[in-house]
Amino acid sequence: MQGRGMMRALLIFFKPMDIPRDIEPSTSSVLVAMSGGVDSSVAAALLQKQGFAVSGIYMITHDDFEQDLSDARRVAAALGIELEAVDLRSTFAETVIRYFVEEYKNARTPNPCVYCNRHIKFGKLIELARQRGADAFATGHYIRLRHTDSGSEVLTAKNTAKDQSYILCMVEPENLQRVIFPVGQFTKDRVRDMARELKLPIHDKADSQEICFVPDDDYPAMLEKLCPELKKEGLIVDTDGAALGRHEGIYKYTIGQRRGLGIALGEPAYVVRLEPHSNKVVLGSKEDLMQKVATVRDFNWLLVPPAEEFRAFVKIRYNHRGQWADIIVEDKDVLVRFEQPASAVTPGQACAVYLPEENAFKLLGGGWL
Ligand SMILES: Nc1ncnc2c1ncn2[C@@H]1O[C@H](COP(=O)(O)OP(=O)(O)OP(=O)(O)O)[C@@H](O)[C@H]1O
Repeated sequence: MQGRGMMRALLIFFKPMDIPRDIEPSTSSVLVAMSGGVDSSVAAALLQKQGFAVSGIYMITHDDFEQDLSDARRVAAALGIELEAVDLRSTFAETVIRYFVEEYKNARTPNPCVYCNRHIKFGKLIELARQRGADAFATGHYIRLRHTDSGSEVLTAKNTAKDQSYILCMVEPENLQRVIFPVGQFTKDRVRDMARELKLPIHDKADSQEICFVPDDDYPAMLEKLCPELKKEGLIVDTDGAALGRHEGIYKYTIGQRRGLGIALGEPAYVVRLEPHSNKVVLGSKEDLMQKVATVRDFNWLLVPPAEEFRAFVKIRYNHRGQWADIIVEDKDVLVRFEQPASAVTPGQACAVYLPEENAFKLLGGGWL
């Protein structure tokens, strides 16, 4: 045990609800998705302290991986655990990156993390964990999971500013049954303190960048390389169709965007629509961005909905603070009727639906806008 801070952390750690019900740490193994970052390194260390037989897996998803893999290796060596590196570059390119490019081709704004979490982290990696015979699978996400007899319930993180529950809204529910999120009930500061107390070699490593496979967060540059035909000049128009200027490709724009439009209209102008067929970017006012209703397609239910119509809290993008809405279940889709008009409902983003709980929200599922 490394000091009193660590002892304190462990005392409040792992209330019984956090571990799948049939798992006894001292006789169970867990495979931890280790990125070489602070969160998953602390997750691995905490599971080890809890008595699990821990091993790590690092997935290579793109070419710039050497530093992170080397960090993950250093952490594994410090903890005395095995670390396997799996090369998933071709799988990742055929799923996540393909989806990413296709969405831009259709003038939509994708969320590759939501897609990756369904297909790769809580898809492919879960499959590998099963193949390796692990009893459980863990990551360093800031999410809480409550395992009950009737299923696994995703709850927002204790630290709401860091909460990552949104990115699980499309995951297949059965793939959460054997999952543990060891840092979901801590703040990032606390996790960093633990990394320091545990003398993990990455304790002062910076947080990861926005989209892991996009160099320097410059997604237009990446799209131009992967799909040069996206670079197609067209018109920027107002909501009446009057020409205001020209653009170099609609993939550079997203709904609600205000900066970088290169057009002065005297009053604030926002991108309110992207038209793939006419290749037009439509600008309008803040009011033009407001929407009362949205259809969410191919809804993925993590839990059974409480009724065919119910009131819920919804998030329409990762950083959305959320708002109340009526939810109407319609076969595979869901109709969302916002209590207050929602701003910048963006095709391609995920809409996550939550029910309130004491001091948290419970994720019911999500679908694509
Ligand atoms: N290349 C990778 N290999 C294995 N697991 C990964 C990889 N990238 C991310 N993960 C897993 O997904 C989790 C969330 O990833 P995200 O990119 O949001 O990282 P983060 O919050 O910066 O976490 P960390 O500090 O662990 O990097 C990580 O904590 C880790 O468990």
